[in-house]
Order: sequence, then structure tokens, then C-alpha cells
Amino acid sequence: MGKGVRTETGKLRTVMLHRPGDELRRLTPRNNDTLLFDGLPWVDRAQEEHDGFAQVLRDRGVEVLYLTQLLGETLNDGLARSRAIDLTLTDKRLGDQLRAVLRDHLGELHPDELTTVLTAGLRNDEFPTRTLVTSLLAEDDFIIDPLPNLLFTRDSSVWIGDDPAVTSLAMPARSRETQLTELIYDHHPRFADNTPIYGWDREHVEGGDVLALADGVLAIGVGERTTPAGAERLARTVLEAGLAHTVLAVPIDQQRATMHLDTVCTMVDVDAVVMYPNIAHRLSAVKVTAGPHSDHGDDLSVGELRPFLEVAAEAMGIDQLRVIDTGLDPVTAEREQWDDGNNTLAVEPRVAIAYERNTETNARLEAAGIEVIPIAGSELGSGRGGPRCMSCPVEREPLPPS
Ligand SMILES: NC(=[NH2+])NCCC[C@H](N)C(=O)O
Repeated sequence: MGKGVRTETGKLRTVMLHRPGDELRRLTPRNNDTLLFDGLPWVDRAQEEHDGFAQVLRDRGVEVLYLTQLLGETLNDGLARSRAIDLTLTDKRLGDQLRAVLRDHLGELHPDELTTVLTAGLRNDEFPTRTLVTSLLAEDDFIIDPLPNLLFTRDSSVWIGDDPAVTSLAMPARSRETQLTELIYDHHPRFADNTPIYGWDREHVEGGDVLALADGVLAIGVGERTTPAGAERLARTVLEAGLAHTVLAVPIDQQRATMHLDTVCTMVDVDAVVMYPNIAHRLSAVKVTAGPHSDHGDDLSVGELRPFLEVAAEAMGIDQLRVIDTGLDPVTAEREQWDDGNNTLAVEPRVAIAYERNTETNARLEAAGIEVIPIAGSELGSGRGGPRCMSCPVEREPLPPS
């Protein structure tokens, strides 16, 4: 068995994070909705909170990689650099005149400066050369959009087995993020032996929807972000490659509060999840396995919609997938779900990082024998994402034999 990620709870060895930076300083009350933030975070405090998150990971022996550091190193490579610039310039709002001068401008930047422009964006008033397009845009319009949601590294790639899948993000505000993750995986020396198994130009799939319930069993949420066609494409990809024997497609409500499967359910032990109580009774799943006739197009065998916990336990080969009984009243449950109470990051079985503010959910987890490592997230949480959303595991140890 190689490196990579095969489960949700195997001891975490390496994780990719993004320390929030200047891209968050671009948020205003006029653009925060489009940029998928529910408020304007106090950036310095968000950085402190994030440093706290990185520190608890390091304290547990986890190697923390930073996306911008990897990107900066990637952009030292001439090919990666020209690809990055080409991709950025495909934006149809630019026009050929601006595209040409911008190409020269970006081409002259140091890799670290280019990293900043690619992540924090470029405002019209920061770019000195006048073109027809820039003279018609407002001073504070963006020529290159900022990517404040890079913070949620979970979504722009997900490791499945030995290799990463670059995802295909549904919201326009995030679509460019995956060009950056693809560049890193394609060109950074650290990933020279890895080949992405999915691409940003494919059907929509976001990493927050992908849960490795067990080695060989993948759940894929289908809702606001991952489309049915995206789930089908990823299922086919992993089944054909032998990366999973069973995929569960899990419909979730198409609304902001439940934008990804990991906003309602995350694993805290090899056979246990913490789940938003208000939906636990109705979460269902369709089991997908390799079909018998791959040459006739019916290469997938698709089951009936059945209770999620039942299908999951069956696929995982266990008697029961336990749900930690949070026993919360519906209103407290709804408040803590909104603040990512169910979005925990397991660093090993029965040890999970969680936002400290969700006191009720955390107390119930502790009572059930789960060690909760609390982190502050009052500013980070304004982007609607918790510890699992803010982390992309790159390597987890195999689970010890049970
Ligand atoms: N895996 C997650 N739940 N990610 C949360 C992403 C939050 C982000 N603001 C968005 O709307 O896309």
C-alpha cells in the first residue's frame, strides 16, 4: 500500500492548508455574497486563528504544507509559469489589448509576487497601464478576481488513494482555484510521482462532498455543488481505476447551510460519524458499483435510494455505522450546524479538531469518548467552513487492523 489517503480517520501525516492572506482584504459589503462569505472577517485575527489551527496539527505530528508556498515554488518552473499566466488570461472579460499588456506585466513578476496576484487578485487601480477595458471599468473593479475561498483547501482537490483528484468547482467565485491546485500537482517536484485523476474542466465535483468512509468506499454528496453528472464521472473514474469498490451517491439539500456533505456529516472514528441531527433520519444514498457491461455503456451498476447509514455499513462491511448521539434540540442543532459543528477533522481515530464555539456538539462528542481538540474560529467561520473544509489531507497512515 502506497502513501496517499484511503480513509477519513487514519493517522494524519501531511495536510495542505492555506493561511488566509490579502485575498480576504478584498471583501466588501458589496461583494461578500458573490465571494461566498457571510461577513467581512477581521483578517489579522483570522490569521491568528489559522496559525492556532496549524499549530495543533503540528503538535500532533502532522506536517503542514501551505498552498501559497507550494504555488510560489511551482511558479519557479518556466512551463508552470507560462501555463499559469495563459490560464489567467483566458478570462473573457479582459479583451485582447488588456490581455497583451497584462501578459507582459505578469511575466515580469517574481514567483512570490505572481503568487500574490493569482490569489489576492488585481484591482483596476493597481494596474497602471490604461486600455479601453480598464478605462471603462470602475477603479475598484477586479482585472483578476481574488480567491478568498482558497482558505477551504478541502474543496479544490481531494486525495483518493495514492493520487490527488483536482476538482471542478461549481461557483464562479471559486472556479479559478482549481487551476492553481492543478498547477501545483502537475509541476511541483514534491508531486513528481503523482498524476491528478480528475480535472477542473470536468463535471462539477467539490472535495467537501467526498468522504472516504473506509478503504475502497467513497461517499459523494450531491447538492448545491457536486452535480449528479459529477458524482457519476468521479464514481466511474475511481471504480475503473480500482480506487474504490463501492461509491455511495448521497443527495443533500441544495442550500447554503448544507453546501457540502461534510457540512452535515464527518467521521470521528473508524465506524462513527457526527451528523447534523435534523437530517440524520432522512439522509439516504444510492450504491454504485462497477457494472457488468462496460462495453455497452452500462458500466455502472446503480442501486435503489436507501437509508445512508444502512448502505454505508453494508459497503464498509461493518454491522453498524454509529452516529454520535448529540441529542441536541433542533434549534441548537441548527445553530451549531451553521457554525460547522459537524465539520470536524479527525487526526486519528477518536481524536478530532473542532471549532470551540460549538460547545454542545463538542460536549456530546467528548461524552461519547471522542477527544475534541478545540480551535478558535470566530473570524475563519465567516466563510462558512470548519476544520475539515480548511484542510486537504495529503497523507494518512493506514488504519491499524481491527
Ligand atoms: N468543504 C466545505 N464545507 N467547504 C466550505 C466552503 C465555504 C465557501 N465559502 C464556499 O461557499 O464555497
